[in-house]
Amino acid sequence: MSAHGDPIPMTARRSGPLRGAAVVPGDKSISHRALILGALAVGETRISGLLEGQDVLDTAKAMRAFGAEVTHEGPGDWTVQGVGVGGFAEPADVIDCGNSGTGVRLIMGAMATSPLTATFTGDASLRKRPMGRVTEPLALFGTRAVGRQGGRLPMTLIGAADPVPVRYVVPVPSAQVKSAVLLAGLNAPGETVVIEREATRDHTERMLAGFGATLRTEEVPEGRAIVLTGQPELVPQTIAVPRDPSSAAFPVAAALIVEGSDVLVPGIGLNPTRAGLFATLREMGADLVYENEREEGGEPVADLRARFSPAMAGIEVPPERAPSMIDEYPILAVVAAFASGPTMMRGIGELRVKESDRIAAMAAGLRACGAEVEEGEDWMIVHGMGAGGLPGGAVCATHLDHRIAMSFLCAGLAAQKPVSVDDAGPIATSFPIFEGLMAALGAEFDRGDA
Ligand SMILES: O=C(O)C1=C[C@@H](OP(=O)(O)O)[C@@H](O)[C@H](O)C1
Ligand SMILES: C=C(OP(=O)(O)O)C(=O)O
Repeated sequence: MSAHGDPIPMTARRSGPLRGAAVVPGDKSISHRALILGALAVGETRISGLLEGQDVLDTAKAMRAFGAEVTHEGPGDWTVQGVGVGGFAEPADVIDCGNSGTGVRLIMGAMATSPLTATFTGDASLRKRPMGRVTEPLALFGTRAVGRQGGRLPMTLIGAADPVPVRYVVPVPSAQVKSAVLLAGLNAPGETVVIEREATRDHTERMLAGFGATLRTEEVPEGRAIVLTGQPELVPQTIAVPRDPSSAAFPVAAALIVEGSDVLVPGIGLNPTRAGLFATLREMGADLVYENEREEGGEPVADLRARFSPAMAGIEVPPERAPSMIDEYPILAVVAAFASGPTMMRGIGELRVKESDRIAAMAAGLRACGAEVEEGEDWMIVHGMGAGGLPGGAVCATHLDHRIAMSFLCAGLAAQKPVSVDDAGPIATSFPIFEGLMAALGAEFDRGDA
């Protein structure tokens, strides 16, 4: 089933060269944060280039439910009239975050230190995902949470009326957990300290500083500490959201595996905590060039140029790189199937708790397409079959996971026989223009099974 309706089966066929420019939408992580921080500032935040995917639209709706005025001014252009730190109102109804782990976990953090109660739910995928990783640190502030067994949604949070600041070492590499604790720390007095052992995406820290919060980072024995001073008055901002590297990954990967392709993907955010896939692809021998490197809105940006790369070879992806490409392993697994030799991916246990168990979903689909895949609890090896070598000819289950759907549709563009997905509906959560954008490059997609 699609997130918001009947399943949409879709098929990709071996295509001629992909050519042209692929202008992908705004960054999903930054879009969520722009709405949430805008809601916590005093006055009007203006956002351009906001991702209008379902995940972000659900966060916009949630911010309205907590009392902020959120207005769609035109394509990508939004304004938020914030209510200030500690200014959230109690929502009158259940907050439905749809398919979005980022949305629900960050919003839980943002309300956790205000004296109000909110109940959260989501779609069948989100209701399977663990929320204890967020409610455990929030309990240290004094927040209470009651959910289904295993810390699953639906879940009610009773915000702390007299929050205390917290020192917390994040036990799993997770920007969502780090961000939830920082957002909760905003309305606690004194200094809240979040320590991460492995660096994860740092958009929350960068944007909090941009909104005028006082925070600093320090090296401590456990890792990198972020020290936030609570109860600031956040100053509204004008935010231009950079284009999403996690969406860019799909046209880039498709260009690398489809014979004769040459695709430009302009204006992509290349924050080092997000750009791990592109480094990995280059190590595999991809013809992937950064053009026109520049800085926009405090983030490094470049135009990516990807050309067909028939001589890519499998590598061992350094496990310490995982946080900077965590959402890109599904599409990397597809590229690996078209490289020569094995690609080893280790330290990727977090993939098992995303929108689907992404190790299992990729292994099952690639095997159905004729590739040899080995997997363990936190690793996967894809044995590549070289350019054009993947047989294809399968229908792959996407399990309400946009990245699984897009990955197998890209595989079908270069496989010998068509590749179908059982439901392309969830693609609308992060990359609503995927089908049209890829078709404009020359991708052959049809609605329905092969
Ligand atoms: O903070 C964020 O915006 C995100 C963090 C990551 O999740 P985890 O924090 O669970 O690793 C990532 O997978 C997700 O797509 C977006
Ligand atoms: C994991 C993802 O998102 P989220 O956790 O926000 O659902 C993703 O977009 O790949």
